[in-house]
Amino acid sequence: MTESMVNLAGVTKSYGPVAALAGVDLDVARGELLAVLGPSGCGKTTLLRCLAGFERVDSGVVTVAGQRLAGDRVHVPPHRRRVAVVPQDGALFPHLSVADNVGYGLDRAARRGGRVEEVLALVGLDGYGGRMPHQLSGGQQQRVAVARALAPRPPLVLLDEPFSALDAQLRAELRVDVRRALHADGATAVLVTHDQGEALSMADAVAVMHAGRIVQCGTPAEVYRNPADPWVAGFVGDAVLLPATVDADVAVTPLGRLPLRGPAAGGIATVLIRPEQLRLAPTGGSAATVVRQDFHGHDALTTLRLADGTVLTARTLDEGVALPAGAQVGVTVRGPVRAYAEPA
Ligand SMILES: Nc1ncnc2c1ncn2[C@@H]1O[C@H](COP(=O)(O)OP(=O)(O)OP(=O)(O)O)[C@@H](O)[C@H]1O
Repeated sequence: MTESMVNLAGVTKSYGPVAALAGVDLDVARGELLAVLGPSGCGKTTLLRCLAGFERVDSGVVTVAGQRLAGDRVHVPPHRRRVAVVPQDGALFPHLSVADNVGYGLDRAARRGGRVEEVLALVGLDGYGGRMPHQLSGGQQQRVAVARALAPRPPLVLLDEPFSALDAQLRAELRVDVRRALHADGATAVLVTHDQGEALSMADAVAVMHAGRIVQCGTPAEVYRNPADPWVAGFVGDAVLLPATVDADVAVTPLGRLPLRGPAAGGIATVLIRPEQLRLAPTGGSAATVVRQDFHGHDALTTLRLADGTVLTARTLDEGVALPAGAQVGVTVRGPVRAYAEPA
């Protein structure tokens, strides 16, 4: 069994009438990068602040590396938690060099032992120690912030939307490099983000948060392929949700009889199809009319209307064939679909 490094049990935190955390249970294994993913206002920042110690929890227990940090009248203050935070804007000390920023939390022995150079190399900034923060790009500053967080080998690193100020290409580059640096150093980390792509591509595990609760926690593939409910399905990716009737291991839908992924209760249900599961061909399958096609470079999203009026979106690789509005196509579904029983 994997060893738990971070554990939250029944954590609540309210601001007046607003329950920002409405009973959060969460486990992060040693060496794991967990992303907390959720829409604006769901409580991500509050969760992070409770882990860092900037907020007191109302109830529940926070344990990191076997030490109770919060709960049952315990509140270990932030500076005694050894929990490192990488903020959105890096927040480097402007008057200190890169090396001094990174070495800030280290004792003299660790500095002399080459830890500063080691973590700078991990984040791809070998040889940058003598620069001042203003001589770095935004992306490099964030790399330094990650190196500074890693330097004292804290039991937990918190990353608060660390790439939100960067442009798309830089963000993609930093995701890969920061993930690699965290893993190479064996760090346990919690990344807070509202960006689905960021969570799915970077994290070992994704905790999806909604209205102060963790509604699903699993690997990126589990959360994407097998979302706990239609809301999660729509939040972690594009979702085609269709009405259906479940009959044994088949869902009867406007796109015909589709095999189910996993067991589902019989009766009225909603089925989830990912847009990339839909295949378009000149003929065959269910007849549909093209409403619109949005070109995205490597792929295209095609909005379709079925004969019964159902509207759905297919994601297709760009094969150089544009489908004009009004074109007739046949739609088939590749692979099994997930069904959610309608609440009685
Ligand atoms: N200091 C505060 N005082 C009052 N209400 C607060 C305070 N901090 C957060 N809240 C409320 O608690 C809820 C959760 O806020 P939180 O900032 O944790 O969400 P979030 O998921 O981080 O959102 P975002 O992605 O927009 O930063 C929101 O309804 C917010 O308005």
